[in-house]
Amino acid sequence: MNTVIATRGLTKQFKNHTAVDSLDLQVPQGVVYGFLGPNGSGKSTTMKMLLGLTQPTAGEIDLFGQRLTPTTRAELLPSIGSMIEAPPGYGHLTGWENMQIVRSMLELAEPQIERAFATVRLTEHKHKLVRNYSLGMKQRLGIAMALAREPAMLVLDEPTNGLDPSGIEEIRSLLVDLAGEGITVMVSSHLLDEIDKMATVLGILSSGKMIFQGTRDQLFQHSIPDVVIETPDPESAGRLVEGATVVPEGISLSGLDKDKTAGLVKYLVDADVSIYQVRRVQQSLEDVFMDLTGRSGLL
Ligand SMILES: Nc1ncnc2c1ncn2[C@@H]1O[C@H](COP(=O)(O)OP(=O)(O)OP(=O)(O)O)[C@@H](O)[C@H]1O
Repeated sequence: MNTVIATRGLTKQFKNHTAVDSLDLQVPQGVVYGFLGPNGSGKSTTMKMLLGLTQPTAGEIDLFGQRLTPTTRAELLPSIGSMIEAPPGYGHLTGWENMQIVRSMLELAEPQIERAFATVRLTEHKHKLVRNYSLGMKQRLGIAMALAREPAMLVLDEPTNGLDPSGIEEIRSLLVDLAGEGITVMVSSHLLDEIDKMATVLGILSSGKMIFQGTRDQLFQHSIPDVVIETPDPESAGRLVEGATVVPEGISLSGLDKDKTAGLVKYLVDADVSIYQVRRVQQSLEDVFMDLTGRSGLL
């Protein structure tokens, strides 16, 4: 699979604060890449560097296999459509009038505009004033503006922010469809749930550092499912085992590998604790994140 965005040691320093810290991003072609991290973790700053809107303090950016430099930017950046921060668009103009501004700035043809409206399912609302659009429609207009030039890649900063569940679902299915057509979509969010349902590849930022990058399955491989030991007297078993959580059917422990589990079972049997059953509990993605971030509940 080709890599559309590759960075090495990408860093942005604001005075003595490192907002983005030695990032090695790998965004494969034709996927939805979910760029996840809490507010302030450096997602917007990273995206701005990828789009040439902010100069990196250090590091390199390759777009479509070519180094982004002052010389190559005019050639590379038109292949990326973007929406960073609030959706664009003048409220006192209609969607169509807003798109005409984009059309003339980028010297696009009218059919490209019509296709972009159709893709985001705004054709029937294109003659409404943007100030009368719902937030979801404004976001979709922003995506249409980014799509009008028919880019190979879309970079969208929190496009589902503030939307209700049906608005989120609309954007989600739109982005998944676009990736199905071969457009690479990099989308940021601070909400795990929103990203999980649309992204094939995840990049997770915490305090400017990438703490995980890969597929959902690879993320699950990072986790060790909790062990539940069923016993008739959970309270007594809980007192014997440091770090155990007492649950109705027994005790539960996190992060125990096979050997530690075997050792614990032996210890409990030697201590005359009756064991009815030992089982692993499938973790949710939320639990895996908690493990990854040291249970600090970052997301
Ligand atoms: N122009 C700037 N000058 C100084 N500090 C900045 C500037 N832009 C961003 N920062 C700081 O860099 C850090 C990362 O901010 P950034 O906006 O990239 O995070 P984010 O993950 O996109 O969060 P959010 O979702 O809240 O936008 C924050 O601590 C922010 O305060």
